[in-house]
Amino acid sequence: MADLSLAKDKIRVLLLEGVHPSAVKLFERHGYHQIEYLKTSLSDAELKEKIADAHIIGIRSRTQLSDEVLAYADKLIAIGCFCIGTNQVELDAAKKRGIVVFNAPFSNTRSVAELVLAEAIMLLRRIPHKNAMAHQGGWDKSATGSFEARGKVLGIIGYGHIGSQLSVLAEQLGMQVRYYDIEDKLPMGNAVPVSTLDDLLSEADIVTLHVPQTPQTHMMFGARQLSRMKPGSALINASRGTVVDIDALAEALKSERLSGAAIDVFPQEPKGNDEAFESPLRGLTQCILTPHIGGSTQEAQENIGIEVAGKLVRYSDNGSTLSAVNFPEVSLPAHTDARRLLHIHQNRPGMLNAINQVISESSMNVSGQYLQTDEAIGYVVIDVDSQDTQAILQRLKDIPGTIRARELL
Ligand SMILES: NC(=O)C1=CN([C@@H]2O[C@H](COP(=O)(O)OP(=O)(O)OC[C@H]3O[C@@H](n4cnc5c(N)ncnc54)[C@H](O)[C@@H]3O)[C@@H](O)[C@H]2O)C=CC1
Ligand SMILES: O=C(O)CCC(=O)C(=O)O
Repeated sequence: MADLSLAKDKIRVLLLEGVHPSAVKLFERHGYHQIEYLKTSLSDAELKEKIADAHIIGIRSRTQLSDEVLAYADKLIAIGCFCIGTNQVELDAAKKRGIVVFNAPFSNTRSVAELVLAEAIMLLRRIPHKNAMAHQGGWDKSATGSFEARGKVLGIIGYGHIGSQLSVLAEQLGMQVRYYDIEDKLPMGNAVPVSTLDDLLSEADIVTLHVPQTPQTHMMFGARQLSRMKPGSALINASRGTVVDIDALAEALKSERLSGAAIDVFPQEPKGNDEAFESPLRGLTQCILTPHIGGSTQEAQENIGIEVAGKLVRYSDNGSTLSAVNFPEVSLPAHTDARRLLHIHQNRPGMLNAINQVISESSMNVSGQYLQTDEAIGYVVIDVDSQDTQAILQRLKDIPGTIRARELL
């Protein structure tokens, strides 16, 4: 366990996968200048070496922060996922080590919804195939199998931020929206919830997936679900590559049961732009293949950079864990006239007593105390009026069950 009472100019920030420069600017504006910025993700070995020195790391969807990798992250206090999905991080392992994880839950929502709507229109008009033919010198000027979006049924699986945003856009185009979600969700506009996935599949002209990667969604869309789709309908997946059985989809496209597909995410994705992309879908011209760029627009990336870097800075400067995805949430006022001590511990009986015992035995006045717990950990923030906090911090660190204790400087 490496505990921290580091001055800001000693805090090292490692930013991977070409996160938007807006993140770098924000860190610098707040006095963080030890920033290593890399355009790509890293191999496991490189990641383990670099993460050992980092206090804060920023990643997108490629970097896998497993328990094994986090074991090297002795100094790490926070992880920023510059995206929506956080499945690439072992969240409980990070929590167990006292590492807070943040993401950007809706900065790229609109970008994904727009891409999916555009793909729905392209698929209804059979554009992928006509486009591929024209590139080969072919000329398929025929209306056969081409339809307007107006009046067609869009079936949305997962009616969260992206699904519901898409629902609004699709209705503006005159589509009829049906959705399936495991939770009760407020229907937007005239969208209609359906009670089973099969109901949705039997009605939809276009089916689109917007679920997170979870054990329940792993391969949730396979041969059986494909066989329940309307003949000639099309499938879009811009959620996660583990959700759809790609071999079964390739079969459904080859047999022409489906008229097309648009796939943005894959079970195996290249680590960088210089690695070859392999997939059974390659060469199937009725399938739009995109390299996981659903959220890759200038607007989304710039906003994500600002949002996630802002959360990391707030945590580092002030201790606030508001909107953390794996940690008890504490929103804290500024601590201009006080020293602030943070204590992260296993949630066992007697912890708060032990902390308060240490404080009460000191001569310090407490000007504020904040506590949040979940089933696994507790997070206590104590504002004190003393300049002499080092001995107290050491005693707090020594309390059995302490995961991390540090002072904000
Ligand atoms: N292709 C890309 O570049 C991007 C992909 N994504 C992916 O899209 C996913 C969805 O994003 P948001 O809409 O923001 O998430 P969200 O959390 O707002 O919505 C997800 C919805 O799926 C529902 N759901 C969960 N399990 C389900 C199941 N088994 N069956 C049906 N519904 C289920 C949830 O109840 C929730 O309503 C993200 O988790 C991420 O993996 C997000 C952004 C960009
Ligand atoms: O832009 C990225 O790197 C990943 C986008 C994504 O999949 C997400 O936001 O969950």
